[in-house]
Amino acid sequence: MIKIKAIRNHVIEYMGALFYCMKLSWNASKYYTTFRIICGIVLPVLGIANAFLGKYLINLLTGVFIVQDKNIVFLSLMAGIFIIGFLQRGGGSLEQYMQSMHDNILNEKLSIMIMDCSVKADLEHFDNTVYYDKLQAAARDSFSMVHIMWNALLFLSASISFIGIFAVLWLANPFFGILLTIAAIPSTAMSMKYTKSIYRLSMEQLKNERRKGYFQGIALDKRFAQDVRLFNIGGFLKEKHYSLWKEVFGEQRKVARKRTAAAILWECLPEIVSMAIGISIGFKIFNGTSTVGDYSLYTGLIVQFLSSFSRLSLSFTNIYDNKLRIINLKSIFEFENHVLDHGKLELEKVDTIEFQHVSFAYPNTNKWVLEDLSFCLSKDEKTAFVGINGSGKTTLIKLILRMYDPKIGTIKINGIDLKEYRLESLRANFSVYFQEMGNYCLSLSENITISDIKRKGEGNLVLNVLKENCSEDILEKAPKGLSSSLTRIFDEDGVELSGGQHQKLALARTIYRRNTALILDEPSSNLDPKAEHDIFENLKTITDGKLTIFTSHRLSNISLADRIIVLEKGKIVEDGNQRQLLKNNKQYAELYRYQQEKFRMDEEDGGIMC
Ligand SMILES: Nc1ncnc2c1ncn2[C@@H]1O[C@H](COP(=O)(O)OP(=O)(O)OP(=O)(O)O)[C@@H](O)[C@H]1O
Repeated sequence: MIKIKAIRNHVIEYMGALFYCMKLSWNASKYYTTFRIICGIVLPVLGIANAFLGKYLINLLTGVFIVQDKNIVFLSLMAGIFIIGFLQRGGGSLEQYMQSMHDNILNEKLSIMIMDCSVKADLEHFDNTVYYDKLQAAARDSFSMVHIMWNALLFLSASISFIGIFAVLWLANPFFGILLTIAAIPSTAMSMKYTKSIYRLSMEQLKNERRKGYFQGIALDKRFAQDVRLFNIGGFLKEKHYSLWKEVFGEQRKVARKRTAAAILWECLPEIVSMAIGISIGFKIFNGTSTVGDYSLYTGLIVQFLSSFSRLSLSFTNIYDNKLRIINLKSIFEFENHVLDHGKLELEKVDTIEFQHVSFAYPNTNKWVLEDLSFCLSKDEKTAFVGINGSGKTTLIKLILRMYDPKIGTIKINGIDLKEYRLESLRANFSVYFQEMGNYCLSLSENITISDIKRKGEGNLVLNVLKENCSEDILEKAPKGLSSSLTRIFDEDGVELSGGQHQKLALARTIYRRNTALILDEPSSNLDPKAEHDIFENLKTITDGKLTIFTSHRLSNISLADRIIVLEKGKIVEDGNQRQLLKNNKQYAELYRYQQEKFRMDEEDGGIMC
């Protein structure tokens, strides 16, 4: 009973996968799908017809087939064989062309689907290794998955030729088809079993494969090139890569060896049966109960039968294999997003942000990163969040942008729960700079306008942003001005920037958005003192009348803030302006004094300002 249920589930899964792929294929191209289905039906029928024409031709030539006008019949048979041969070859080439075009289109469709799934997934999924592995597997498998369409058609055509040949063989001797089928079953079952275990193994090995890729990536990645040389870790990386490969390869070799041994053993069975059939027809010819044409027809059909059976089993196994890949692909769409976009309101501008008893722990962790935070920020204020590393400043910003939702409490914008706003509309109201923000291998201009791609970024607008942000030096070495590519990864004339210039470019991108709320998370960590001073002076104007939040470990910049909130282990420990907090003589004053002291010591040592 349990077995029947399991088989039923397998069939349902199998058919579901087949249907899903056919739907994908149909959506990608109705034209190519239809053509390939027609080819799949017509080509095998032509093969059977050819075998019959061959039989009559041989019987005609050996005088068994007696007709009135031998010449005409001979020429007609030859013409028939020629036409079928031409159709088979022409159709085959055309099918190959259609297949390559169709596969290409299908592959692009899958890539776009996976990209779409990835960009819509909650940020928390990227911390989840199960999700990440599945996403990587789906991306890796997308090319091989397009072959399911080919396999589905192969399955169709192989079934038709299998049934046709089986019927013809049955007419000759009912045992022929049955014996051949029985002989071919063990190798098919063996092939299916190993395909399944190879796929399972590849899924298990995915983590190691990713790690292997990671170590190779470090050796090849420009960003690590300097570290690799400085720390002389080339050998270390190669060793890591090799030992992971050895482990993966060893497991794969074990399965491949077993599969090959089983294949050698079982694949000789059909050969034995076809030889026995050949011998029995041969004796019939000697007895005069069969003709040479029959021998040609049956031996030809046996070859076609075995080939159609192996194509049938191959396509079946491949669909089975792809079924697991498709289930994996479908599963990445099934990961539940927790940051739901059910809001209906449009956010026009940000006047206030209010935290009401907000607590937060990252998914799958049991430690509060923010605990019972309550405060209200208004557009007339510039607020600095201050605290030592890991105190929760960046996390707090991520909650405002709904990268995550609080576990407890509510965040309100303009007095309304964040969740009431459409997610896109909410995020579109913030100009944000995150400390880990990278730049893109695009033109300098695109690196700035990408933050607001709907707005047309005319050259002057972008130049003004660079000017405002004191970042015109970025253009000094750019041979094609704003159109120059950033980095030389794709363009030999590309511009390479210093760490500080990268930060300035990312800041210019933030400023380009011109929103009513501005969030700057450690905006000056890589800037030289002059650039930092100039940028913060400009920020005073840019942030005027805007709700502004920033974090900075350099307390000299805090003078920009009207209000300072000090976080310690995710809790608010101080809240006030600089004067009040210094007077309080608690955590902020301690941090401030520490930096002042350091600054004085550097000055006394003749060092540079920190
Ligand atoms: N994706 C994550 N998953 C789990 N824990 C995280 C994640 N991101 C950050 N944390 C943890 O949350 C805490 C707060 O991190 P957060 O980045 O908000 O601190 P921060 O105050 O901005 O620090 P810094 O000054 O170093 O930038 C840290 O203990 C960090 O380890």
